[in-house]
Amino acid sequence: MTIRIGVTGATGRMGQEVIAAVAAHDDCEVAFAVNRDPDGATVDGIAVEPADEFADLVHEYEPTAVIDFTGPESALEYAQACANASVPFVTGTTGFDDDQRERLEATSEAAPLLHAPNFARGVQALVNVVGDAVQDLAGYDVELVETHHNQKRDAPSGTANRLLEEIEANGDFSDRKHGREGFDPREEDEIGVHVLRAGNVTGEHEIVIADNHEEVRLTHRAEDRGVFAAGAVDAAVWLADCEPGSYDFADVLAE
Ligand SMILES: NC(=O)C1=CN([C@@H]2O[C@H](COP(=O)(O)OP(=O)(O)OC[C@H]3O[C@@H](n4cnc5c(N)ncnc54)[C@H](OP(=O)(O)O)[C@@H]3O)[C@@H](O)[C@H]2O)C=CC1
Ligand SMILES: O=C(O)C1=N[C@H](C(=O)O)C[C@H](O)C1
Repeated sequence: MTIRIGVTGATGRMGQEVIAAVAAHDDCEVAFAVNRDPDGATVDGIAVEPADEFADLVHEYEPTAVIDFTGPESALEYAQACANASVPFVTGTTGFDDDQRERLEATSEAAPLLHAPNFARGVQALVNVVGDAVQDLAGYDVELVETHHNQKRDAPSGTANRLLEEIEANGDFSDRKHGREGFDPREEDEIGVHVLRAGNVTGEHEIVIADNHEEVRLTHRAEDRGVFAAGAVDAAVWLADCEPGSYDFADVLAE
C-alpha cells in the first residue's frame, strides 16, 4: 500500500526536507503540500497550496498521514483538522507552551498523534542513556548546552527541554539556571542551561556531567536536516496503522 502524506510548512527548512524524504521512500508519496501564502511556489515539482485550504485538502486527498514542521499555533490548527477527519498527525514542531501542549494532546482522542521534538535516532539514544548517566553520577554538576542556527525562534530547543525532563526525573535537582552573569556562583543542585544561536548550525546538544576529578560529555550533533525528515517519515508510516492515541518516537524505534 502506498502511504500518502500531506506536508505542512512545505517551503520551510524542514518542509522541503520532508518532501525530499517522502520522494526518496519506496512506499510513500506526497498527497499534497501547503504553506501560508505560497504565492505559486513549488517544492521538488510539487505545487504548494495555501494553508487556509488545509481542511478541504484533507477531505479531497484523504492522506494516510500528515507531517508538520511549522509553529505551535499552526500545528494545533492542523492537528485539529486531522483529528476531525481521523487522519494520523506527526509533528516535529517545538515551542509549545503548557496550554498548547495540552490542546495538542487532546486531539489524540480522535486520531493518532505523534509529537517528537527531535526525529534523529541518535537523539532518542541520547534520551535513553542520559538518565542512567545522571543516576550513576549522582551529586555531579550537570549542565546542558545547545546550539542552533540563527533563525531558530524557540529557546531552549524542544530537544533540550526533553533532555532536561529526563535529567530531572533521574536526579535531585532544584531548578534550571538559564545562563549566568555577574556575581552568580553555581548552586550545587541546579542544572545549567545554555543556548547558542549562530550561523547555520543544524542542531547540537551536549550534556556535561562533572565533579572535581572527572567529566563526562554526552553530545549529539545533527549534520543535516535529512536525518530529522527521514525519522518523521518513518514515524508517519508507523502511525498509519495505529489507533487514536498519543505516541512517542521511541515507540517507532522499539519495533
Ligand atoms: N522534531 C524535529 O526533529 C525537528 C523540529 N524542528 C522544528 O520544526 C519547526 C520548523 O522548523 P524550520 O523548518 O526550521 O522552520 P522554518 O521557519 O524554516 O519553516 C517553518 C514553516 O512553517 C510555516 N509556518 C510558520 N508559522 C506558521 C503559521 N502560523 N501558519 C502557517 N504556517 C506557518 C512557515 O511559513 P512562512 O514561510 O510563511 O514563514 C514555514 O514554511 C520548528 O518548531 C523547529 O524547532 C526543526 C527541525 C527538526
Ligand atoms: O529548529 C531547529 O532547527 C531544530 N529544532 C528542534 C528542537 O527544537 O529541538 C530539533 C533540532 O535540534 C533542530
